[in-house]
Amino acid sequence: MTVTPLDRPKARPKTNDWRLFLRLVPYAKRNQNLLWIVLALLAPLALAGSIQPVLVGQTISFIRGEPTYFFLEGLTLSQGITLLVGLLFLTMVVRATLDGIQGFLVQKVGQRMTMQIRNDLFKRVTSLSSSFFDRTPVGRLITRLTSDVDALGDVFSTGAIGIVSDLATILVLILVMFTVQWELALMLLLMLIPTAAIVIYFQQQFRKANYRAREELSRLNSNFQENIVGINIVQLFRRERYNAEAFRSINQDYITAVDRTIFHDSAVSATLEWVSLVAIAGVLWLGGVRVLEGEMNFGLLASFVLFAQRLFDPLRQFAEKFTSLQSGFTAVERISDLLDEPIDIQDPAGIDTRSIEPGHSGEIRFETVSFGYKPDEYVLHNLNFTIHRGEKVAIVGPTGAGKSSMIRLLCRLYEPQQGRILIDGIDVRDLRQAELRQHVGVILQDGFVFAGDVKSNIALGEEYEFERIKAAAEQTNVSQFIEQLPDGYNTQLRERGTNLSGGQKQLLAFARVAVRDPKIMVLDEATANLDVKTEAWIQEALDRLLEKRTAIIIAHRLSTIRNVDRILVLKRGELVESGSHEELLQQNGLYASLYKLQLLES
Ligand SMILES: Nc1ncnc2c1ncn2[C@@H]1O[C@H](COP(=O)(O)OP(=O)(O)OP(=O)(O)O)[C@@H](O)[C@H]1O
Repeated sequence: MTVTPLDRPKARPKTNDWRLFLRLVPYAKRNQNLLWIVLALLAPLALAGSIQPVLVGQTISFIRGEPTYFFLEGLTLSQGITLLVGLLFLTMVVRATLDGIQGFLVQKVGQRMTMQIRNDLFKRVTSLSSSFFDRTPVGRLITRLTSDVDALGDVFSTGAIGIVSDLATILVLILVMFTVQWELALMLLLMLIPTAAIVIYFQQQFRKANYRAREELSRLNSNFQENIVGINIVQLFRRERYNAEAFRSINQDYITAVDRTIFHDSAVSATLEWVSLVAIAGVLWLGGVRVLEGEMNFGLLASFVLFAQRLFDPLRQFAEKFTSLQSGFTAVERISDLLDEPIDIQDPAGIDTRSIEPGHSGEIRFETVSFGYKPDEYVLHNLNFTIHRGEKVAIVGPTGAGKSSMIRLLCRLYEPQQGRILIDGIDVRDLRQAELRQHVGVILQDGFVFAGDVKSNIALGEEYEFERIKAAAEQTNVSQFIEQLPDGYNTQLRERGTNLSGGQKQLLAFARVAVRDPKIMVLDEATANLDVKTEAWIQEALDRLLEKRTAIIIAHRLSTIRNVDRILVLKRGELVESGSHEELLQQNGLYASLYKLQLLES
């Protein structure tokens, strides 16, 4: 089995954290105006915060008659205290105001960036090839588009900028401290370094645990999603208890993983709490000695007690933001996996692009085509045939013979490992996918319906006039059915078309293809869900619709394909017979035996 990044459940990749954050640079650039304002506010904020301990220290010194700054000289006690308290109040107002503005802007940038990332992810995911979806559970993708992106949003709203601001605060505090008293400043700095190292260690441990927890969350979502989609089978086969047990076990794994993250998170907070107490004790001890020696005054000591508290405060806040920052790293990592997922099936580069000429239409040629969903397990072997312009060809064969796989190759949902497929002499790989799919109209056995009204389900995003949509429905004999719906073409359909029957969904698919007027039409068991009368009714419309087009019809009921020009018989991925109904009956091979069996049944 090929292991894709999204399958990787255990080992955390060794991507460098900062390299990961480079992924965000383009998004940051798009919001750079707001970000600049946020950054510009950092310095005044940090400065206002660092001045406060100095002002408190000066107040104490002033009261005690110790030496103070020049601007306090010659003032009376009440004048000096009023001035100092006034200044303190000013710094508080500045801090509170700037803090509020910064917080608001940071949230705003965070929300914008997450929105842009979510949009890009959606675009990427919908461009990935069918084989990616074969191997990726939907729940995993949903987790990435929702909770991973949200975790990333939290980084911006609570974490990232806050951490830059914490670092700025620490830096300014250190500078101010050194200008006031270098010895105590040096002691605090020496305590800060090992503490930071411990925080970083726990951070890394947390990160590993968090990656694991998010993988478990993906598993949980996948399991839940599978149960909801398959709810009918779950209930009909009484699998509720069995599935609940499986869910319980995954849920338990998830909680165990989350517990591990909580442990590392708490370890950081506890360490910092402890270190900050030790720091204050250290200041009191060294500062106390200096005061006793008469080398320092009380005002300075008071300033440093506050400095010690303030210095570890940003680190403690860092620890609080730590959880969201680390989840953010994990989220960027998981989102990057998805953004880096290669798009297997791409449009040709500009100069290689070719176009099907208008008017000229509909020849299909398979040249030595071999294909397997997994590289070494072929489901189609060396297919060679040509379907001429305007020809109607049926493909028959036992279940699992590879009929639908041929269609998927023709539409380039997958690519063959060997050989090539040509439409009007052009390799499908040289056509833009949009053009290819405009020329090839496919009707599948189960028509998928989106939430929305009937007409938008026929137009599917194209801007067709209502008259054209109506004409397409009439052309395919499905207008009667639509007009019987409560609101006709405006009837709201629910997600996955739960308020329509299987056959009714299929009817919509006919109109959906007819409105696009494709040169080639492919019907893959398209009428299998219809009753005999409706089928005959649709068949009549189809005969008209297919008149000037090339058509490939896959059908198990051989009675429905008697009028085709040619029948290709597929067996275990190989083309074993080819000819008209009569010719194949004469050959007395696989087709003849299938036909006789069905005759016997009816
Ligand atoms: N997405 C997939 N991934 C892996 N194997 C697949 C996938 N789809 C189909 N197969 C395998 O490819 C083979 C051919 O499948 P295909 O759907 O083309 O058969 P078919 O002739 O259309 O069958 P049916 O008549 O039942 O619709 C089968 O053996 C099937 O197990």
